[in-house]
Amino acid sequence: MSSFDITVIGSGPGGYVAAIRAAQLGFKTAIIEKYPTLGGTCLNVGCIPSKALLDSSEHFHNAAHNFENHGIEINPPKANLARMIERKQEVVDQTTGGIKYLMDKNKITVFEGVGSFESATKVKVTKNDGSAEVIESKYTIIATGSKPSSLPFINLDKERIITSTEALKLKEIPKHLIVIGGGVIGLELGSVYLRLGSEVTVVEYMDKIIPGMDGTMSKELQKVLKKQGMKFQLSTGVSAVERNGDNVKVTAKNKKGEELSFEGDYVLVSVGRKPYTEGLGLENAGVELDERGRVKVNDHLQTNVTNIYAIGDVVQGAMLAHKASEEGVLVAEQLAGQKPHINYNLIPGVVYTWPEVAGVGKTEEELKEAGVAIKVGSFPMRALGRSRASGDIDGLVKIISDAKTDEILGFHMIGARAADLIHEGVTAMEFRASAEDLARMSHAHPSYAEAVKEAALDATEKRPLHV
Ligand SMILES: NC(=O)c1ccc[n+]([C@@H]2O[C@H](COP(=O)([O-])OP(=O)(O)OC[C@H]3O[C@@H](n4cnc5c(N)ncnc54)[C@H](O)[C@@H]3O)[C@@H](O)[C@H]2O)c1
Repeated sequence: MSSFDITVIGSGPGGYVAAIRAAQLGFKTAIIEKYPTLGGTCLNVGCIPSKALLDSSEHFHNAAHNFENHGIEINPPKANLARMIERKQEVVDQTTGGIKYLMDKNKITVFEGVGSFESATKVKVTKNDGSAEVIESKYTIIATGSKPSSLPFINLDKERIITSTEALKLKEIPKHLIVIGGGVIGLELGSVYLRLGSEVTVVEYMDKIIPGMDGTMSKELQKVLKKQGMKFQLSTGVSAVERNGDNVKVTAKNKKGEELSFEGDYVLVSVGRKPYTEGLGLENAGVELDERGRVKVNDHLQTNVTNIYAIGDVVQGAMLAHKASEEGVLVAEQLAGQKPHINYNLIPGVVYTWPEVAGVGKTEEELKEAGVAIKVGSFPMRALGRSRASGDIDGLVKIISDAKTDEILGFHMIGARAADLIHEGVTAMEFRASAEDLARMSHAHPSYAEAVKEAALDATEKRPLHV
């Protein structure tokens, strides 16, 4: 029987990063993955392929709508969805191949098959052909991630009534895509098809889209997406989804109790994801789940079984790839006797619509609810020369600081390249900067980042320079 110091189950951004860090620290490390390619949901059917399609559809949208204004005249462009999907797969293949390379480079043993506990120290790997092998491991890290959740009355046929996985490989551009759930997945994949010419209707249960983010961001994003043609039905809960041949019908009820119905040719169900623990044999090791089906862990990400840890989407907290990676590093370093720390308050969240939305720290709603006295500063992207030059004038930066100390407590933005610019906020907050600190730092001109300096000036002393 082969034996290891650390075995990781699942090779997503949580699992593969945990394995690399463990190997770097000198542990004899194995990773078990049930699919033939490494990388988990994020690399295969999540973050990476969705960004590839978002980028392709954005190019198409710009060619169709914005080139002319820049003085570029072309015949009406044609979207070749098959090529977009093929290119997406090339990106995925390169990226997952890169993880295989990293496993080899770090001398991590990769097992292909389903990992399940036989006991707290023995894990069985069952291959696709049914053959099995048991390995012994001093420590095991569960990194099995999550899978799309649905609503009890929905029959996901994966052809017309689909999840994000199928939305990444459609054979045609929908005429009318109905999106259930105005969260991250619904708006990102809804944007892909909106830009390619689909009619897109988002039905959202709450009274705002991206409900977890700062309220100003959800309002602004809704305004911009509406301008792009996306339709929204907020405060509306879906009660039935039917398929009739190539057509689908979604029935829903709004807050006033009125019944509404939407007809289209595809329905994307994007109402969240749930932890994936099936077939793991947790009962054989005695690992407990919490009331929401997540693997229960303490502050050290240790389960109730002392040599078994769990990270990423399968435990509590934001279902984000980078959060999972940080947790993978933390567990490996702890096992090596180090004292790592994760600042969960500073894990940025990003929505890859155009413009992008990003946030870190607390939202204005959270701070008000907690009774914290705050100052709020903001600055519109349209006031920047850089934005006017590129034509990306939508959006704003919003900085929230403590009314007394001026420490930045929340940093939110919607605008061009927000996914990258958000890290100015992450860095500032990690070093507990004040809004004035940011306001007094030189920001290159012309750049989108100038909106950060201006929003900080607005937060700290209500004296932005360019509005
Ligand atoms: N860019 C990113 O970081 C990124 C991208 C994709 C997914 N993810 C993560 O994946 C997870 C899943 O994404 P998601 O978009 O499916 O979930 P989500 O939680 O972001 O959004 C789900 C939405 O569905 C709504 N909803 C729930 N039940 C409903 C009903 N019956 N009718 C209408 N609306 C309903 C919710 O109110 C919510 O707004 C999230 O945790 C997300 O953070 C992140």
